Amino acid sequence: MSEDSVIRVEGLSKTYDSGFQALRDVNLEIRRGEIFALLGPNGAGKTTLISVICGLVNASAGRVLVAGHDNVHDYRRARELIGLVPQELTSEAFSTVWDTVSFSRGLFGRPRDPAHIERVLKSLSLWDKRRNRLITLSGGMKRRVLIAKALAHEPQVLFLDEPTAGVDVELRRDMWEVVRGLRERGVTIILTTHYIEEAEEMADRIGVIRAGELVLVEGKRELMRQLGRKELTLQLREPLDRLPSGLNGHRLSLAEDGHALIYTYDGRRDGGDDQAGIAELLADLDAAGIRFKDLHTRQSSLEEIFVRLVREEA
Ligand SMILES: Nc1ncnc2c1ncn2[C@@H]1O[C@H](COP(=O)(O)OP(=O)(O)OP(=O)(O)O)[C@@H](O)[C@H]1O
Repeated sequence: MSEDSVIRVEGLSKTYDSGFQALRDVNLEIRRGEIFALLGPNGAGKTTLISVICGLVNASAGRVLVAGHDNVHDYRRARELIGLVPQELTSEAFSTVWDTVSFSRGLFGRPRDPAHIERVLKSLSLWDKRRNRLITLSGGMKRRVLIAKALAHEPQVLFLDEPTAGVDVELRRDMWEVVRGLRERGVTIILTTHYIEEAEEMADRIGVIRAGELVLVEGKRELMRQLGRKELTLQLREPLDRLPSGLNGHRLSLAEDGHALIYTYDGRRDGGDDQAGIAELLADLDAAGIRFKDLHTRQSSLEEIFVRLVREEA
């Protein structure tokens, strides 16, 4: 296990009692201090994977090491290094924020430490609410309580299962701030999400899971650079009926009823800037007498990359 890795998943498979295989030979290493986003369509196996890592579901094959501790043979040690933020609060509606969070710490056999609970509540802007009963809190505050509970026993790694499922845009951005703040304080974060935007915004690395297989693990920037395509759009002065034959050698298409030309190029070429290709294209346009009034480029979003990836793998 390399020094900067905090979780190591080796050859993990899971077949449920129903006979359904939810994970197939998953290998993964999570680095200390990173935000890792696990992306995948519904039913891909995201929750199963984090449940196995957290020791809530038994693996059928393979093993998980948490800071070197096997999560089956050395369960207690492995489990206390992990905090898990589930999707919803289950019970405790009538407990106060303070009691709920303090109780979670006790569950891990950690000695009382009011100063730590205070720090956690303050870092999540819950301090003013500490005497409130959970039932009186807004949805956003309840999500913060879930995080506070998971941090009460001072874990090194925090798993967030769909942290922003079903919340409004404002609250989502708010949660992202909270998660970034945690990372700054040295907590390693693993989150599962349906929202590509969330991974694009937050993650250092991204894992894509599809039908129980981890089909890709890559740094976010790398992923976008390698798989991203760029598009150059030229707004034409005069519309065209069809592409002039002199331009056939370029990856061009007509758009906006002939008012725009779109040139697509590969993010990989020339470090992402296809200078030579663009220069040639502009020269050929000039030769064909095509004038344009505006041009702009855009890079494919992680969402486009993801959709393509899941489709290509299918
Ligand atoms: N206890 C179980 N018994 C049998 N099958 C299960 C069980 N739990 C999950 N599954 C199946 O395993 C597959 C993966 O489920 P999982 O919840 O891990 O997916 P997910 O990627 O988290 O999906 P979602 O994004 O919808 O939460 C699904 O097909 C699900 O129906």
